[in-house]
Amino acid sequence: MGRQPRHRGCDHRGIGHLPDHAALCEVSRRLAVSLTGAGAPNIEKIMANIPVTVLTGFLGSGKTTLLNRALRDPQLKGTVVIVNEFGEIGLDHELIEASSDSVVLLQNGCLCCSVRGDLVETLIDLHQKRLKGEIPEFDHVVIETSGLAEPTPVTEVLVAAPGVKSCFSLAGIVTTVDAVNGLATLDAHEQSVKQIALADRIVMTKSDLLTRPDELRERLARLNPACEVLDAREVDAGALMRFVASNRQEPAWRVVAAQQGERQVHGGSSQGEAHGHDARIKRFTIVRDEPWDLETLKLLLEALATNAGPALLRVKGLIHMQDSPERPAVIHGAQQLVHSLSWLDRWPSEDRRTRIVFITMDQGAEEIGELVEDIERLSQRTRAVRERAANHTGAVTGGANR
Ligand SMILES: Nc1nc2c(ncn2[C@@H]2O[C@H](COP(=O)(O)OP(=O)(O)OP(=O)(O)O)[C@@H](O)[C@H]2O)c(=O)[nH]1
Repeated sequence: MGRQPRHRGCDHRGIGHLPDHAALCEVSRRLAVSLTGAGAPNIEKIMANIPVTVLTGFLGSGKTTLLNRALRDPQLKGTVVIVNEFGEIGLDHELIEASSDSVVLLQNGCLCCSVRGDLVETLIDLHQKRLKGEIPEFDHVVIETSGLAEPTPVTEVLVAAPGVKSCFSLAGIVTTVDAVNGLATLDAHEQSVKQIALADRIVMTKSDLLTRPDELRERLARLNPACEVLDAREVDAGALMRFVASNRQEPAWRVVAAQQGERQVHGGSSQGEAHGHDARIKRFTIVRDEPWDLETLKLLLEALATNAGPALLRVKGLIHMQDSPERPAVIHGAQQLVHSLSWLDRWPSEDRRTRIVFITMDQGAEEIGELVEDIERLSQRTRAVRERAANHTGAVTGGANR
């Protein structure tokens, strides 16, 4: 079969050279005109290929932090964020600093497996709503994957899924890697190796906490020799999110996508191999309606610091505090790091419950649930003792003053 000539407006690389693809595009363009009765500007909108940046990196490696920095750049005002979380409930959509109508949460599973169909639907839905003017105009999408996602199935959706590949194009993959946990993560979690190997840009975070991450840098260079490793402190986050990978040699994901295209042409699966996550990985959430006092939070942070290590893959939480009802406290931890407490300026949504998400290796919900209950009981008892002591002191001083 002869190679088909390229035509303007479609990039055939990596998806196989289907003989009638150019003709199909022309038919679809005409169909769009007849369906919408639209003039030239709308046709441009219909035929536009919206660039998509995939932001990946292991659990807690700093994806949301980098994205928030990028979203402050006015150049990203037309960006829609699709965020996927592996946690039992999602918190990232609350922590991403963008208006709620430009953030879509895909939860209850991982983009690379159980919610991959949701990603296809979400992208198609966004495109249709954009055409109908039902959502604000956007010209760029960032997909923040869950920390446990393998990037390949996500890139396959973008380059091969019908209804997606004609409207969106993969601009590039940005991978964050945590300087402190990075080496241990690469040793223990295969997804992390794939996230690095497929990256167009690697951003090393938390090097402010580790002065010489030389060994990690060497490892990254071996896994992805063509990719520059940037320091999160120095990077222009906005420009990074908008870059297009074609400005360097053949990106690794394009090679993988090309193989995927070959498989399609030869009658193979269009969705890649299904895979599951390590069965030892558990996820669960602690939810509380009643606000906590400082004592409880302090005890929790101490317990997390004591238990920090490879089994604590991720903890993150929004905490409703008695002393600060309008400003929730935010806790973060990943493996051996428990980060300092921070505070949001306001509640990001109507939901003001305390929610703490755990992702662990082998540690069950019951164990951690009991630990949190013990902490709550201990803090209640401490409070009661303090109140009794204060009343007693008050009574003694009152008596002495009489
Ligand atoms: N010191 C330091 N902390 C960082 C840096 N980047 C991120 N963090 C902290 O790391 C914690 C986790 O950061 P996130 O941005 O939520 O990580 P994530 O990759 O989005 O996490 P998941 O989506 O849960 O996988 C937060 O407490 C951040 O403040 C950094 O460069 N230096």
